[in-house]
Amino acid sequence: MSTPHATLVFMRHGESEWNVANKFTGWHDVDLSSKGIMEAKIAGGLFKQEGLAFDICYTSYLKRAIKTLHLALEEADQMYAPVVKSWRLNERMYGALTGLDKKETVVKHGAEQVQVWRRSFDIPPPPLTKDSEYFPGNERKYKDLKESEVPLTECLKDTVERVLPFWESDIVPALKEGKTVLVAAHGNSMRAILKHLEGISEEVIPGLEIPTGTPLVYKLDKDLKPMPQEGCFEPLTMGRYLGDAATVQAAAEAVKNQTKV
Ligand SMILES: O=C(O)[C@@H](CO)OP(=O)(O)O
Repeated sequence: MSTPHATLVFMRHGESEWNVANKFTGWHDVDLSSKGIMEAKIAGGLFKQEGLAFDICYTSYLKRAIKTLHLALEEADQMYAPVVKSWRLNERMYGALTGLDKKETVVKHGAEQVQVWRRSFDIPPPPLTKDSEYFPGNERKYKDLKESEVPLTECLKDTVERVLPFWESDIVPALKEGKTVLVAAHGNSMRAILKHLEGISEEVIPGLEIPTGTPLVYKLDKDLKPMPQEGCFEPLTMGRYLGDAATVQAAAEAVKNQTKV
């Protein structure tokens, strides 16, 4: 097999306080839980074990991803690695569902409706109103965004349209240079990039659940096409999670079951 041109590693943030509370989170800026801190450190240990040395890292404007990145880099003794932050890597905006308990929302609206809001490709949840405590438009960290760029709600299709310009402008050029790149992001912003990278269809993407704090490694050829690797989990066919396979699978299953009543 030919040698990879570049290495791309994704890492969803470690468990957050609202993952523990089982609330829809989106752009709300919650901290890591103590388990999330541990997951981030374990991810850093896996980087070391795997011999991954990062040339550049990308993360969102949300502290659960930023802290996960810092903790993992600290554990891997790579805190010198340059970090670029972009709001475009933020989690999908969850609209009026932000702050609601996932199971209570199922009881109120039914499992089918909530699954559509959570995982359909092109049907967004109801929008936030600008007077909501969760409206991000008044937060200083988004002051450079145009009004039209501050979402009131997003489906995965909207997230793809917001994430891909950053993928093309920043991440792709680094990969073309053959760099080893780390992207510390969120379940749905990762889903947006992975859909594009692996060419996953709109029908299949709802079945992709991403465990917290678990590195996912891609080897790319010169055309930035993912190269086949052993040990991929369906529906991913090219990306390989680091760590114990049974633990990774159980963690992905737990994300799926967050709305089971
Ligand atoms: O609440 C959220 O923002 C996301 C990720 O935690 O949840 P879900 O997996 O339900 O899309």
